[in-house]
Amino acid sequence: MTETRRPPFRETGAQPDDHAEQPEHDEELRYQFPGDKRHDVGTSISSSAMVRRLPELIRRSLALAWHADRRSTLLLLLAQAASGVFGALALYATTGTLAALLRPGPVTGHLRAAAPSLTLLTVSAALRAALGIAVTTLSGRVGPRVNRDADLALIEAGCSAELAAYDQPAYNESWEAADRGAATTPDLLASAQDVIAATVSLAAAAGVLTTLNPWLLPFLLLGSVPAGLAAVRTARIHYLATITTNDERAALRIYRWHLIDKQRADQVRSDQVLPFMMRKYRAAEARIVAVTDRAGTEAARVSLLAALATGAGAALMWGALLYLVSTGRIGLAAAGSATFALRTAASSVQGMVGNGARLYRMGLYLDDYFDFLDSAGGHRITRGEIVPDPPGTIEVTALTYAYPGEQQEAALRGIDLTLHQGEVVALIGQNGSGKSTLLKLLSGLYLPQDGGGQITWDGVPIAQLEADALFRQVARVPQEFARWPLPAHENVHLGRHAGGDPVRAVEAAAALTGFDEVVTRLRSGWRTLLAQGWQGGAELSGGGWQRAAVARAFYRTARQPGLLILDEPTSDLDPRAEHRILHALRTLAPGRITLLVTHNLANAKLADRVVVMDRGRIVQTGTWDELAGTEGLFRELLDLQTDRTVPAPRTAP
Ligand SMILES: Nc1ncnc2c1ncn2[C@@H]1O[C@H](COP(=O)(O)OP(=O)(O)OP(=O)(O)O)[C@@H](O)[C@H]1O
Repeated sequence: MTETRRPPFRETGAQPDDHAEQPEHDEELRYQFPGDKRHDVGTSISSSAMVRRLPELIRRSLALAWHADRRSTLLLLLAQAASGVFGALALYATTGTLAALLRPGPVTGHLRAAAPSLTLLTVSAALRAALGIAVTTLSGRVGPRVNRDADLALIEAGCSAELAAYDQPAYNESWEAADRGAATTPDLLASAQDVIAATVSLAAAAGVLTTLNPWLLPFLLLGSVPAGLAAVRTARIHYLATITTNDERAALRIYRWHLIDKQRADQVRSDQVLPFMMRKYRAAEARIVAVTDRAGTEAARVSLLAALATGAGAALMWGALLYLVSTGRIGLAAAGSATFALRTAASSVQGMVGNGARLYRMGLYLDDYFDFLDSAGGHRITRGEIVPDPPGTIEVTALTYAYPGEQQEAALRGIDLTLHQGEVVALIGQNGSGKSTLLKLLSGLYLPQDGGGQITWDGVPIAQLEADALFRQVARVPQEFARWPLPAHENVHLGRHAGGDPVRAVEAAAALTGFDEVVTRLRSGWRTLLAQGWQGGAELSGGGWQRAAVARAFYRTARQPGLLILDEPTSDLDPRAEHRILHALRTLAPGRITLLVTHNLANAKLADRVVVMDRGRIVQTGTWDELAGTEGLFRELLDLQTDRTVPAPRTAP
């Protein structure tokens, strides 16, 4: 029987095969998180919700501004209030001026009578203009400071989340939303100010209208209701469009980053990946454009209806004014003033409603921001308060750890292991066998999951240790270490000083790894900026960076970290550098627990004990010699590493 084989994969965007039990299209970047709360928020946007929320949002915006720059915020509020007062005075002066000009009698007498009102009008207008400049200048001071504070608070909150949060799609999504919220804070303040200014101006206009004829007041509503409803409706349309395209916009950012980031720039070129990635980029962009176009059309339709309704309201208003004048219920001068007041009121209402809706919409993002700050996206590190000493014994019991996601099998399964101070333990295993995951758990970066066994440091469960104090006891060289865009010496000490002479301490750590030799070749020695592409910056070789990373961990041991963890610390090093580091590692071993992950099995010889892992389990433990002399995975891997016999070349035909 011949079997029709399906292609193993197909291009993104292709339709699923009808015969397939599961969709066969490639998976794409998606935040899958249950219960999309933002969609509910979007659909609950309404005029009454907006009116209820505005005072709270204005209070929050002013609180942010107050926190960022008290003096400027106070001056800003005073300038705005004074501007409103002068606006009201100008309106009253307009009424006085018109009344004086339109009364019967000779024109020269009119002008004389109008002079005080005209003077008040001119002075008020001039002061208002000056205050407008002050408001702009002060906003220019406060806005960026608010943004800076929001940014710093967000970074702090992000860094205080558990590492495991990064494995959760919902966390990444809430970070994106909070980031957007932080970016809106300066606009939020501007909108809050505009709402305040429009309210003050509206109050002035309403005051003038009341003194002229109270029957004119209801006409204010005619201009505002349709515009208000439309503004809320469009806020809802745009918010829903934004959250619908969250995934695509996140994907665009990630594609963009991969395409322009220096780390991959060589591969983007040599692998000629640009056209392929651009197709994906354009497909995601097209989906965003389609949604935003639809939203734009719908919003335009709503705005058009509102404009028609507002026009009809305006016609009604002017008709009513004509009626009041023609029936003698209001004088000509008062009608002229009412026209000014109504125009001022109409633009104030529009400003209030438009900015109110904008503020409300931004407030939704601000909620995301504050939610994130409150709980670091629901993952704030909250552990015990016990401050650990360097651990004498670390005990791992029945440890099982599964990363989130249905497709993953548990990374660790039933691990039992005891580590003693002074011991060097090598972890060996094939790719994906769980070595790095175990190291992250041992160093407290991940915590054991509920029902997933436990890790204790001298009998204390690791979750009960105070997080900062725990991390102070750990010096690590991770598999993928950071290449900080900082001067060489800062790349080693990272702002933590070991006491004594900091330069000597950095140099001592560097001497253990050979990083000192790398530094002597740099133009400005220890002060050289390790960031190629920036002025004066230098780039290190892969091995140069790895020596820096190991020096960083060794430097931390000068402050006595009780746990030294090295995850493939010599993978980029030449034999001389590797030898030097392994030698140093042994000299640093007394007084601490040292764990070394390596794929070079010869390196494991320096360990007191070798632990072999396979698919999340420990399958062998013993000294190097014991394991090398026993049938098993270690021996098999050792044989493969030493076997360099190759198949005989094909003979020429
Ligand atoms: N952050 C993560 N989220 C989800 N799965 C992960 C994550 N990190 C690792 N895994 C998965 O957990 C398993 C163990 O990975 P781990 O990195 O611990 O293996 P390893 O033994 O260190 O591998 P290698 O020798 O390749 O470095 C693998 O199946 C891997 O795909």
